[in-house]
Amino acid sequence: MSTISTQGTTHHTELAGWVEEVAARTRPDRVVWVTGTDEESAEINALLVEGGTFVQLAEDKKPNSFYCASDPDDVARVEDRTYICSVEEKDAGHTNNWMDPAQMKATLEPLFDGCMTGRTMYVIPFVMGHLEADQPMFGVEITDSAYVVASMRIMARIGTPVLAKMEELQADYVKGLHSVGAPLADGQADVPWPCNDTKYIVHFPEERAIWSYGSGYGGNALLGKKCYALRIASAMAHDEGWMAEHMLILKLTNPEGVVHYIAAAFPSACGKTNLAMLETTLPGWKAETVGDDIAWMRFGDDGQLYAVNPEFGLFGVAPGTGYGTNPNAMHTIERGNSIFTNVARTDDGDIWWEGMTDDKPEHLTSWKGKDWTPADGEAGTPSSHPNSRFCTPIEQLPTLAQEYYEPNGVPISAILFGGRRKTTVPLVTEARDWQHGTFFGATLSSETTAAATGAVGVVRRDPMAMLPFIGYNAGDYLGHWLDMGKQHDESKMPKIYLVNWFRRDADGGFAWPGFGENTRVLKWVVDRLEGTVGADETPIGLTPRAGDLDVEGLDLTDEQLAAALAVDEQEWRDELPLIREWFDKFGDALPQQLEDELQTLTQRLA
Ligand SMILES: Nc1nc2c(ncn2[C@@H]2O[C@H](COP(=O)(O)OP(=O)(O)OP(=O)(O)O)[C@@H](O)[C@H]2O)c(=O)[nH]1
Ligand SMILES: O=C([O-])CC(=O)C(=O)O
Ligand SMILES: [Mn+2]
Repeated sequence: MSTISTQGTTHHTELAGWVEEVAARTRPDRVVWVTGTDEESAEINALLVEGGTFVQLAEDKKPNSFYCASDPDDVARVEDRTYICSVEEKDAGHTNNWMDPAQMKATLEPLFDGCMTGRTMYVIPFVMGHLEADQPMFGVEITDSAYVVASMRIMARIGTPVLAKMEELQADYVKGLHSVGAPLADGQADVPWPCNDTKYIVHFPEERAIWSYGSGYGGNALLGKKCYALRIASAMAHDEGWMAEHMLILKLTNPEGVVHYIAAAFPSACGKTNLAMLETTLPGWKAETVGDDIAWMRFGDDGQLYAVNPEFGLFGVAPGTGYGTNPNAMHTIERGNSIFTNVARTDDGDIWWEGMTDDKPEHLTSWKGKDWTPADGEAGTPSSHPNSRFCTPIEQLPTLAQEYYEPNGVPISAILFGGRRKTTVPLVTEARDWQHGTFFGATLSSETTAAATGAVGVVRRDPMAMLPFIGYNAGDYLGHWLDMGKQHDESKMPKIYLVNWFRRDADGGFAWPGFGENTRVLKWVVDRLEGTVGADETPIGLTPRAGDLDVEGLDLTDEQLAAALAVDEQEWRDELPLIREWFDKFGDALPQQLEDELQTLTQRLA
């Protein structure tokens, strides 16, 4: 028996109507309007503990923090189940799955019919970016997952203050509908992680709407993040002349006190969170964090490109995050108020994952709930899923820059593109101009990671690290990048760089130490921006001159340094047919300027 009792309601007439409509279809037992208060959060966490979804961690280890294991088949974004349902198929382009919107709704409506029976339907008003922005970017997520509510509270600004502003403005907002797709029959017991084998992550870009079904995990279910802030926002940005990008935002201050803000696009699990909070290894250099995953960039009246981080939390890859590699992330989670999904638990009520500490605990409970000892690790069974995540408030980050709170964002002086490439792509290359830099982004390639389901370690093209996140035709997206350069004063546009922390040396190890030592690459970038160093012209772009990359004190052989920095022309000639093949997939949608760039590169390598 489902009796809908609406706790709280809204003076936003259109929203009230939508909530009623969704409740009538999904038939939850009750509707709760999420307020975002501490009391409410405590109640929701207690519910999750009671239901077995959360395990509370020891208060003296991680205060107000929770461990959670997902269903072992619901651990990452499902790119093959993700759709861009634009009205016209050509507007989704070759990189997206597409279905006619009416046909998709006809497919999904029966799945949503009664899908919340036996559950609570939560209505989460949220804003991506600042409530004080000139045009606040509102969203409402309706979900039947309390885990999603707890996570959204960390990742976005939510609740009563947002709703009040929406009501005052009778504002437009992005509609996000989410269900785990696991209705409960009368008396049926729930499971800790309800989900459905059938999954759909669907975007209707013209309607600015998201329908997500069957998964409770991260980017599939926290609809403010990849679904709104990248896929829907990229379509809005294309229409409105701004940019929604998969980029960290870093504030860098050199020893002379000169500040530069740098944005960087790396594919999922390729180092954004790490670079965003790096500990500099050069004296006098200071790094602070503005964002670690998403940048919304608009042109200021001064013609410069300004970036804001629309998020409120960090949803970081756990394995590999440790005191040695990313101490600032560790200090952030030590402050508590965090959710850890698919990591391992220690016997004293804390959590652990591969790479957190050099010493492995003697005994753990693995993410699958099994006893785990270092011998299991040696036998190839990690304690934590490779895409296990920490979800933690960004305000706890010790390196958070004051400018994070600036509603208009920070002026970007450089954009880095990077991926995981064992070969070919050198440590750092500067683009000759915006168009050449757009070519860097358009041809960006990386080995796949555990952040999405499917094979790991396969090289694929990932334009601007946005392959899974472009909410429209990828050719039009690249055209939009070129337009941004053409429509604005190029001298004020950010300079663009291609980087690769993941090249291997002859022994198969990483040629470059990475992490904090990436400061040295950033220093070269800043020196270039400041005009204090030159560069070598190579067929692929501008690279550091011998001696200009500061490697003092690095434990690096000359061979390793050469392996990291070298432009191997034969490797690049081998790359040309792969770029050709990639460009051919765009058909007519590929901008001519990128063809021109490929021609130029081919000639330079001849
Ligand atoms: N070798 C090497 N590994 C790195 C470096 N930076 C990050 N990593 C590793 O790459 C993995 C992913 O890094 P993250 O910083 O979490 O990647 P991300 O881009 O934020 O990933 P998403 O949150 O999925 O978008 C972690 O296991 C890191 O330890 C680096 O400079 N060198
Ligand atoms: O979206 C997710 O689930 C996690 C994430 O940040 C990514 O994959 O880039
Ligand atoms: Mn990250």
